[in-house]
Formats: sequence, C-alpha cells, structure tokens
Amino acid sequence: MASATEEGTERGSWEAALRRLLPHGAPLPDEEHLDYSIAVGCDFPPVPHHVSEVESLEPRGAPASVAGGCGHSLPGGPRFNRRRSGDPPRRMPAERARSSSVVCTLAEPEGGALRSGARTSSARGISSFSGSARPVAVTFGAEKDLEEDLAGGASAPEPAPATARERRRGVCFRCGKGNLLKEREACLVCDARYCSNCVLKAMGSMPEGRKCVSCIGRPIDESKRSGLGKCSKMLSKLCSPLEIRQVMKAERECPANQLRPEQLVVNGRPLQQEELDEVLGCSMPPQKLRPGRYWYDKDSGLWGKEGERPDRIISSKLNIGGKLQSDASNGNTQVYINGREITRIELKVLKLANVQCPRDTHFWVYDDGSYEEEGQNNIRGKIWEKASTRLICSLFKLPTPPENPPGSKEDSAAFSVRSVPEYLEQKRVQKLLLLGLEGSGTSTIFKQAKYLYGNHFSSEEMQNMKLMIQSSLYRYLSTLLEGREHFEDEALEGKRAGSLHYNASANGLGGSEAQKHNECVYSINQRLKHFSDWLLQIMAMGDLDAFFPAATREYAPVVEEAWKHPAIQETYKRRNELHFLPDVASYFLDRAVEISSNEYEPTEKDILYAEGFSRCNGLAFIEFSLDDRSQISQHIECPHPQTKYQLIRVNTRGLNEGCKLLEMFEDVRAIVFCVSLSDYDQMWPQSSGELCNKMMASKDLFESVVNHSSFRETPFVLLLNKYDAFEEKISRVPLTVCEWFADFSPVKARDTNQSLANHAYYYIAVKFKDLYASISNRKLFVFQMKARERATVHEGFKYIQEVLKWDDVKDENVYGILDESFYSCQWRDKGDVAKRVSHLPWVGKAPEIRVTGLRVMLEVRQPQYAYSLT
Ligand SMILES: Nc1nc2c(ncn2[C@@H]2O[C@H](COP(=O)(O)OP(=O)(O)OP(=O)(O)O)[C@@H](O)[C@H]2O)c(=O)[nH]1
Ligand SMILES: [Mg+2]
Repeated sequence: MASATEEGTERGSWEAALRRLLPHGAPLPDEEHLDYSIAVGCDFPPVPHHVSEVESLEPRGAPASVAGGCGHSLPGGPRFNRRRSGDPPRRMPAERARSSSVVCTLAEPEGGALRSGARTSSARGISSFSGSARPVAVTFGAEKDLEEDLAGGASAPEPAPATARERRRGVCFRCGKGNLLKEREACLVCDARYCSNCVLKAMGSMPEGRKCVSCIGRPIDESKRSGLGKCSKMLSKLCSPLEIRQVMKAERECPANQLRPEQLVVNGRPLQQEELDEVLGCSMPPQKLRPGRYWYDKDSGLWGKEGERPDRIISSKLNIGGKLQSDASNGNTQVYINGREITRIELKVLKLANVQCPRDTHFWVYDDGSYEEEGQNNIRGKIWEKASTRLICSLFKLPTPPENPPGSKEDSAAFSVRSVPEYLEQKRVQKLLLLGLEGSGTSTIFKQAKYLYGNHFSSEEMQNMKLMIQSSLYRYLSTLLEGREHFEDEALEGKRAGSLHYNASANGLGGSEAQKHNECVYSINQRLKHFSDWLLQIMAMGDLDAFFPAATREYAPVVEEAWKHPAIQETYKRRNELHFLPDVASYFLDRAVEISSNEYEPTEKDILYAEGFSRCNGLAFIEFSLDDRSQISQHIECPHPQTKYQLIRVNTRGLNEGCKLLEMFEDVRAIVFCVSLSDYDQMWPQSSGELCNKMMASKDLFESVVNHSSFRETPFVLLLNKYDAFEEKISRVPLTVCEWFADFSPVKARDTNQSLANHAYYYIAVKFKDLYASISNRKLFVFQMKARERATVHEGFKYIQEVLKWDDVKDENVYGILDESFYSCQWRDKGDVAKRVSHLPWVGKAPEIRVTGLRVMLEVRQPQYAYSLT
C-alpha cells in the first residue's frame, strides 16, 4: 500500500512538472514516450565538474579531441547528459580528488599559486569556464592513470596524448582556428596549443604553470622540462609582470612538476626519495637534471650520462645510486679514473694538460682535481689548475670544478654551476675556428668581435693586455738595437774598406780622433751601449717576461732616450730590412714613458693596435649572436632561439705545438682563415729557422689546414685582411716580389680601369681559390677586410653567417646559381642590397641582383678579372 502511495506521489509530481511546461490544455504523453532529458537538463547547471561526474558517455571511447578536452568546446553549445534524476552521481575516488582540485583552484585563487596579483587571470578563467560548458568526462582520462598519478606511481610520466601531438601546429585546440605564423602556448602535459584568445580560458589561474585546467596535478612532458619557468612572449602580453612571476615560480616549484626519484638511475640503481633530496640539496647539484640513467663518481664529483663522457662536476661524496662501473662512460682507452675507463676525449685533454697516462694507468682523482696513481700515495698535481687546461676543457665540453666552489671564502653567493657553459647545451651554437699566420690579424678580429657584440674585456684581460703592450716596447727596441749593431758594423766595415789609406794614417792620430773614425750614424754612446748589450742578452736568453714588466718603470726613460737617439731613428728608416719589427712599433715607442707608467690604461685603439691578445695562451674563444634581438629580456623565452656563434681563435703557436689540437675542432661549423694581404714582401722564419716569404708561409699553412682530414666537409671562408696597408704598399713594392705572384701583370689593371690594389686583390683571391679548388671540391668564400675598421669586421661576420645559411640549404639546390661569386649575400630587398654593396671597393659595375623565393640574391662577378687571369 505504502509503495502504491509513493508511486502515486511520484507520478503526480512529474505530471505536474510536465503540465507546467506544456501548452495549456495539451494532453500528457504516456510514460513510455516521455523524454526525460528535458526536465533533467534543467536540474543540472552546466558547470564542468558536475558534468564530468557523469559517466554515461564512456570517456575511454571518446575521440581524443574530446577526451583531451582541454577547453575545446563542442559546436552547438552546452550539452547535457541523460541521467535519471534519482540516480546518485557515481565517481571514482581519483576523479573526486581531481575535480576538487580544479574547483579549489578556480574558486579560490588566493589558495593557489596565484595570490592577489593573479586575480585577473583566474577570474577570466572562471567566467569563461562556466560560460562554455565543456564536454564531458573527458579530461579525466582513464581511471588507472589517475590512480597511478595520485599514488605517485612507479610508471614513467604519461606521455602527451598522441592525437594532441599529431595535431597541426598552427591550430588552436580550443577555438580550432589555425594560423601557422601566430604563436601558440602549449600545455606542459599534453602539448595542447592555444591561441592568445583561448589560453587563459583553457589554463585558468595556472597554479602549476602552463597546463590545461584538466592537466593540473599531472606530471609534465619531460621534453618540456628545460622550458619550465621561462615565460613566452604571448603570456607576457596577456598577464601582468607580477602574475607572470608567480605563474613561473609555481611552474618551477610546484611538487607535481618535480622529478620523481625513480626517474633517475645512478650507477645502475634507481634513486630513493632521500637520495634525490641529497642530490638536489647538495651545494653543487646537477643543474637542469632530466630523467635518465647517469653515472656518478663520488670521489671526484664527475657526473655524466650512462655510456657518455662526463658532462659536469657535482658535489662529491654523495651517497647515491649503485657502485660506479668501469664501463660507465663506455671508455676504451685503458686509462682509468677512480675505476672508470675514461673516454678518448678525456684522454686527449689529459695529455694536453701534460698528465702522463700510458695504457693501464689507474688514477685516483679527487674533487679538487689533485690526482695520484693508484697505490702510489703521491699527489702528482692538479688536473684543472692551469687556465689553459680549463679553457680546453670547456671548449671540448668537459667539465671543470668551479674556481670558487660554493662555500669558499671568495664568493659563495655569486656561484653558479656552469661546468658546461650554457651555450654548449644549446644546439644552435655554431663554432667558427679562426686561424691564420702570426700577424695576419686574427687577434684584431677577435678583439673587434668582443667590442662589437658586447663581450667586454674583463679586468684580468685588460691587465694582461697592458703587460703585453709594456713588454712589447722592449721587444721592439731590442729589434731596433740589434739592427743598429748590424748596420753599424756594416757601415764601419765599408768605411774601413773604402779608405785603407785613411786607416793607415789614422794609426798615428790621437785617441779622440781615432774614435771619431770608428763612429758612424748608427753609433751610440757608452751608456746606451751597456743598456743595449744587457737587453739583447736578456732577449737572447728568452728571459724578457721574467724582467718585465717589473722593470718597465725603471727603464722607461732609457727606452725613450734610446728610441729618440739619432742612431736608432736612422735604423728605423731602414725598417723594411728588420723583419721582426711590426708597423705598430713606432706607435707604442713614441709613448714609451706614458705606457710604462703604473697608471697606464690601454685605450681601445691601443688594444686594437697591440699584437696578439694575451701573452701566454694560444687559444681564446668568445660567444656572440648576430641577430638584432639582444634586447629581448632574459626571462622571455624566444620562440626561435638566436643563433649563437662561438669564435675560437688558435694562434700559430697553438698550431705548432700540436696540429693535434686541430683534430679536436672537427665539429666546427666553418674555418675562417685570415691572411694579411700586405705580407707579400715580408719575411718569416720557418720551423727550420730559415727565412721565407711570409705570404708563402701563409699559403703553406692554408694548404695544410685545407688538407686536414678533420675539415673535409667544413666550409672555408678566407679573410684577406689589411687591405688598407696593402693599398698603400702596392704602389711602392711590386706584387711580383712574392714568387707565387710572379705572373701578376699590373698593366691589365690599367686596361680595366681598376685601381691597382683592387686588381691585385682579385688576383690574390683567385690564386687562393685555385689552390683551394685543387685540393677540395668545395667552394672557397673570400672576403676583403680591414680588421682595424670595426665596420668591416661586422660585415665579415654577416658574410660568414650568410655562408653558413647557404651551406645549410645548398643541398636543396636553392642557391645553385651562386657558383663563382666572390661575395654572395642574401638581404631583404634590393634597396638594402644596393646600399650595402655601394661602399665595397671592388663592386665595379652594377651588381647582378636576383630575387629567389623570399630572398634577394646578390651576385657580384668580376668579368674583367676572368680576362686578367688568362
Ligand atoms: N693596417 C692594418 N693593420 C692591421 C689590420 N689588422 C690587424 N692589423 C695589425 O696587425 C698587427 C698584428 O695583428 P694581430 O691581430 O695581432 O695578428 P694575429 O694574427 O693575431 O697574430 P698573433 O697574435 O701574433 O698570432 C696588429 O698591430 C694589428 O693592429 C688591418 O686590417 N690593417
Ligand atoms: Mg698578433
């Protein structure tokens, strides 16, 4: 009875409700034909988390675009699910946890990562969310995954849904609009990409950073780890700086985005949570750690990927992972460090650092770099002590311990672990190897690059440069004094031989008269003679650096006196005969006293005019970018990272010491070889000590580098430098003094109305091109330079950049037309091209300008030149 009454009441209530909805007087349908959805839909507001509780649409089977959901609203507006009003909502515990986290985030921004400053975006998140009731169920994916996630399960982080990845790049996952050129913000978990209109709606208040609301709590896609905390340009336009800071902080620091211990396997064993804490909490943790298998040498602190060479040094003595295995880094050198067989590159660097390591040597290396042979109890030195070793290590991507380890007195706050410089981790670093015979201008180009691209000289480098300039004064003076002695002997000899008669009668003359006849324009007084003998002796013993600069101030007045002495000035007039006296000698000797003073600070010009870069090391490098985007602030990640160049300069001394050094540069992107045009009449001591023409010496060096097996596939750019000095010299000294240029005909220059220097320049360029073509089947790129003029150095680097771009696409044969140009460039429009080439002295007639695809191609050919070659 009771149940009959209940049934009657229930029936009465739905009939009443239905009657209210139907037109007045319309008959009620019988129960079989009732459509429940009308009434039920009204009972359930279109709030996403309520909707998601309903499981009637089989989320597993839903297409991924819906299941991935991520804010992508379905056409046709809100959709409700069929459910009988009496049915209790059924949901999994995991689902409940997930949806409540969403609710909390959205409803209480203060409780999430975004506090007061973040309200705008969270508010936006809420309104949009309720406005577009999102499809069902959806995002909350498979129950199993959820359970695992919440339990901090042992499985690897769930990859982003494949369908999300497969989506076309330019299409927004929410509004479906596509535009390849527009930036998209991607979810760190599922890689769903959103346009600027949708990103805040899809990601809400971002309590864990850039994740779709539905991905909150899930581990990130590991490939995105390096981008954590780096804001995009799009987001920086949408949110206030404070909001950005908080979102980025949350992205970096929230627990869900952290590595899990089992993702790290060290020496063959997955880490425990305490071990991970120890690694991350030590004073020198491995930066930018990613999941993977690593080896760790707890004695030295060396750390690397399993099967690879070490890539950083972290704190030593950490109790983590298993035991270090001998094959941890896959070395095959039969040389061992702390039980690990080291790799070939480590062995090479050890050899360069003068560590004796024949086969079957077992070393113990400690965290301060000191090392000893196993069982010998005798520290033999410190591996990373010398600056040159550190430099070589960083060039070859081997780590070195920091100079001021954290916690040391010097600088604990400013410490940053940069065992491998950051740029080496970026793929877009292009190494350029700058080579050339001594004096060709490589240091000048290097220094100009420092000035040009904001890499200023450190105080240590300035001090080095100052000492170098001060000691060169003595080198120049000693060359002059030596020349003077030689010229004096020559003159007196001539005098004696020329007047035998005079000599005979001179025997009868008094002392002062006789002395007069033993003098000539090259003679100096007794005091200077003493100084000269002393200096020349020091030079002969190679002790210059031991005496100077300590003695610079003391002797400065004598240097000045000697330089101004008529005998030295006479000697200087014959400087063409003094092969080791560079042009800059007078520039510095004129200011001997000023330069020798303690207060002397080299000017920019002094630095550029000084020879070389530093006295000791033959190897130097800098890194720079040529794109004009340097002003982009550091915390805004550029969607297309700038191409960085690493300019590595090796001087000839470095080359002589070991062409083996060149082997280690096989990964350079281009060889930039520098030749001084004005060397054609200079002499140069060969390794045998014999003098040869300096241009010939340059040619030999060029040939040996082109022939080097490491550079078979490497583009070559030849910089023909010192065009200014060459222009001045060519009218005085014929090019034919150099045997290689014996067939040069200046007459043809007159025929073609070119300047002699211009004509000679092309002649030399083609000589090098021909030489190159006889060895390599690649093409030689030639650029004319005046390295003392900064603008031409910048042009030179731009040119190199274009060569590399060309090299990247050449196989696609887009630029096949470039075959024989001396100077080929791609610029944005023809006007730009014309402007850029107009100042180049060798652009004879109007250059040929072609439009190829999106770019303008410039080709400059020299038809006249072809004729003068025949
Ligand atoms: N006139 C002129 N002098 C230049 C030019 N480029 C470099 N020099 C000068 O040539 C001298 C030697 O140049 P460096 O740059 O030291 O030559 P390098 O190739 O580095 O030689 P090392 O450092 O000695 O191996 C310096 O005095 C420079 O100022 C140039 O284009 N024109
Ligand atoms: Mg030099």
